[in-house]
Amino acid sequence: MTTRPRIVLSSDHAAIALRQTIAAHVASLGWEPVDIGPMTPESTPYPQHGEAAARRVASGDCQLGIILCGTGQGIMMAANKVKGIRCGVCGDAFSARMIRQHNDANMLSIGARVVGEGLALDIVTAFLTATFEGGRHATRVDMITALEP
Ligand SMILES: O=C[C@H](O)[C@H](O)[C@H](O)COP(=O)(O)O
Repeated sequence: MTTRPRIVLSSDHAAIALRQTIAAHVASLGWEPVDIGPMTPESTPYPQHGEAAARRVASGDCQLGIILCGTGQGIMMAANKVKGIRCGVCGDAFSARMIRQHNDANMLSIGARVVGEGLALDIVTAFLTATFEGGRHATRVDMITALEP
């Protein structure tokens, strides 16, 4: 039996439906989605969900993470406060590929009020099929890590 790599998903209330669609998409790409909610539509603050997802990645429980809020911005800011997290907001597939190839991003953030479903799935595919190139980019990523308190 092969073990699929695990990817955590979370969002605030603005992105529940898109998050669930993305969870099914990542499964179709061979990943095990770990959807930590929320599952109900009540208003809920994005920082707690960004932090919860980021801790799953930082601990090694999940290899990567995808988080969403209305713009993708607030939940990204929260996730990036967790040591070891490199999360970028992406509204296009090129950026999603590049944050893996050049920045070794371990989390992707998407704005559910910014991009439609088709583009969001393209962004996710680009993120999950790219790999870190290392080399000169590793030196720069190490410099990011050195900034952590
Ligand atoms: O960066 C923050 C996100 O876009 C939130 O999803 C947004 O601020 C939530 O707004 P509201 O409470 O009006 O749904």
